[in-house]
Amino acid sequence: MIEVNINKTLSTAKGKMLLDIQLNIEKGEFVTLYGPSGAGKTSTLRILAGLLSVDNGQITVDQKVWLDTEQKINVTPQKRKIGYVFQDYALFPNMTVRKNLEFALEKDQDKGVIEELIAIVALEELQHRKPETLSGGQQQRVALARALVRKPEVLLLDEPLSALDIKMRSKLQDYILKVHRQYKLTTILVSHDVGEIIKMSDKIYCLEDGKINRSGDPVTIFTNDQLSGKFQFTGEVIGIQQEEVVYIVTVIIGNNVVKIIAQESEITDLGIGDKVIVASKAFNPVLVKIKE
Ligand SMILES: Nc1ncnc2c1ncn2[C@@H]1O[C@H](COP(=O)(O)OP(=O)(O)OP(=O)(O)O)[C@@H](O)[C@H]1O
Repeated sequence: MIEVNINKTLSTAKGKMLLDIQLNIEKGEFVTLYGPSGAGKTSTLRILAGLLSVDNGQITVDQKVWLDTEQKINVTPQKRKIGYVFQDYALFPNMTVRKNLEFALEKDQDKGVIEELIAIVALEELQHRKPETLSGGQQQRVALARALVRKPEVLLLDEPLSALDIKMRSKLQDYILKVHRQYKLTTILVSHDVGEIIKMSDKIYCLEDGKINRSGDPVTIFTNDQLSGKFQFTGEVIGIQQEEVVYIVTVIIGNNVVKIIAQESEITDLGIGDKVIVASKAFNPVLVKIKE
């Protein structure tokens, strides 16, 4: 269980903004911080990692106190069991993939973990290459592996996939979910991508102006609807066409284009470019508009 209750005055372009965040995250949960640019998402991750100070507050992880301004406790970033992945991979350019991972080892730490991570994120073929010779997705796999070398309990992911194309993104999402489950991590992701959030997270916290204004299950938050179904995909509407009494809605889901038959009532507030969830329980898929 991660319990966070922190305050920090931030300086924004519009003046001072109080970051005032309370989180209660279960062990093993995958949560996402979502919200407009400047809402305080990255600052929250940096405070958790011990890279940014607070005005006052507490952070407790599995009953271990990482931060308590009243008791003057502030565990150093190195001693917090955290792995951090940034948008811009931040790998050492002069070291091979393997050396980048080895560099993250703690003194006297068993090197076996390197082999294990190389296998998990499929870097065997790439391990002797330098980062500049790798694609963005490959580099981010290295950054993910590197964040796990010290066996963290908490994984912080700050828009790690936003520079990648859709195919790479989906692959990396699968790797992230794999390590999250395999290492029983508690993972906190910052993301703007609704499809990614719905695919990955158990819970979403929506931040605005430094405060959490809503939290809950991502599908309910984005659709105001409690959808359950045999399958759920998120996609974007690229066409709506009337065919006698029904409408054919064309939706792009990843790299696939699907056509869904909809009633007039389903398409009244739907337009080209809208994000939707396509869900199905039995035979007829339903379309639900996502409210970003
Ligand atoms: N160390 C700091 N001291 C004071 N203010 C800061 C500090 N770091 C960031 N800020 C300000 O806090 C505000 C929130 O920044 P933050 O990076 O946390 O937002 P964000 O929600 O992650 O945005 P984005 O989605 O654009 O990354 C910004 O206006 C930023 O300038």
